Amino acid sequence: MSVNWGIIGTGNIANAFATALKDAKKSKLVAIGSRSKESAVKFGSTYGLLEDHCYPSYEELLQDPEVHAVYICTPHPYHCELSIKAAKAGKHLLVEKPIAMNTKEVMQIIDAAKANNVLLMEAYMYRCHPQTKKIHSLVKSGAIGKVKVIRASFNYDGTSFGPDSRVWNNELGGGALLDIGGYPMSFARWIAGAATGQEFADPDTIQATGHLSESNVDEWTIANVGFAGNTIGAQLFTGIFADSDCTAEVIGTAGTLRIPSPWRPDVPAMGTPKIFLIAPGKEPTEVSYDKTNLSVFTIEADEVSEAILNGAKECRYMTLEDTIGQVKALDAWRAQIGLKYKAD
Ligand SMILES: NC(=O)C1=CN([C@@H]2O[C@H](COP(=O)(O)OP(=O)(O)OC[C@H]3O[C@@H](n4cnc5c(N)ncnc54)[C@H](OP(=O)(O)O)[C@@H]3O)[C@@H](O)[C@H]2O)C=CC1
Ligand SMILES: O=C1OC[C@@H](O)[C@H](O)[C@H]1O
Repeated sequence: MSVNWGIIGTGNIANAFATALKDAKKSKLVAIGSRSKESAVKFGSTYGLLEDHCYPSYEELLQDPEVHAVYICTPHPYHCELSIKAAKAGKHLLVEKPIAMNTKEVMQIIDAAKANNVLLMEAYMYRCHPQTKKIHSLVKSGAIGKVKVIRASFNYDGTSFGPDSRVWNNELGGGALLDIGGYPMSFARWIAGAATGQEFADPDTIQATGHLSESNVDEWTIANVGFAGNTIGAQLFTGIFADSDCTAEVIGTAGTLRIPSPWRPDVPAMGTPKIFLIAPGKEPTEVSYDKTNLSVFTIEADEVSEAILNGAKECRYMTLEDTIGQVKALDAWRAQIGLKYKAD
């Protein structure tokens, strides 16, 4: 049994997801929705879709009874309205990160998903990868003793996309924090959860600084975050001004986990997909885990499809409560650096 997927939007990540679905076991691409027939047909012909399943509007795709689940991958400000429409049309939902612009929007989406009895997941795909699962289980089992500090960063050179790209445009939800800063925050929240016997943890304190561009989006921002009564600290850094650090570290009383490629362990060109354990006074050793050649998007789609086939309404790697904690943390971080969007 497999789940039939439709994709909403034909941009960069839509192509990565459609490519990844070719290797999926429980997920099949059956339809594409675009704002234009031309780009829908172009996309559809690349991925072998029937022309009558290449829709010239997102709304028409939502009326296709063959589509069970949709992957929403437009710029972030459109996620909320489209997710609510899709839920009302009875489609299960995998919505790209950030699932919405702020807490108010996230609550509206969750209400719509619950009212229409459909699954909803915010697409933090790296959480589904075996590398991330291994890091989580190492922390949970006490392999590095008591966790004290988490450090995580995600950066890229957004200047190469040009000033008109969505990442520099406030109206399109631009800026580092919402595009990639959510990864370090979601990592810290998940690891602090594993360290304290919970699925995830929410910050007690967030102190942030950052710089806004002329186009009024954050070029870089850094946060110091306290968890579990300030017994665990996290230092999080994100920026879109240059290709720079994209790593994570979890530091405990009995050792450190060093992760050179936390976000795309499926792409060796983006960093070494290894976990290193460094015991005090010892050389780093590599920790083995179930290696796979599959794309993070293949793994994510099949995790979501399996949950749908099992009748679940959320996926364990990013539950609805986790998504609420995540958006509240990002709202609090944004408030500290004065970053505002139309939706606020
Ligand atoms: N998980 C991951 O690794 C990644 C996640 N993302 C997330 O996916 C989303 C999309 O990012 P990405 O694919 O890079 O974006 P792109 O700009 O490449 O594509 C976005 C698509 O959304 C549609 N769209 C609808 N309204 C607009 C609008 N006003 N302006 C521009 N496009 C619009 C367009 O499709 P059409 O014309 O067909 O309607 C467009 O192709 C973001 O929320 C981002 O955070 C992005 C990259 C990686
Ligand atoms: O989620 C993402 O990860 C990779 C980045 O290049 C992209 O802009 C972002 O949306």
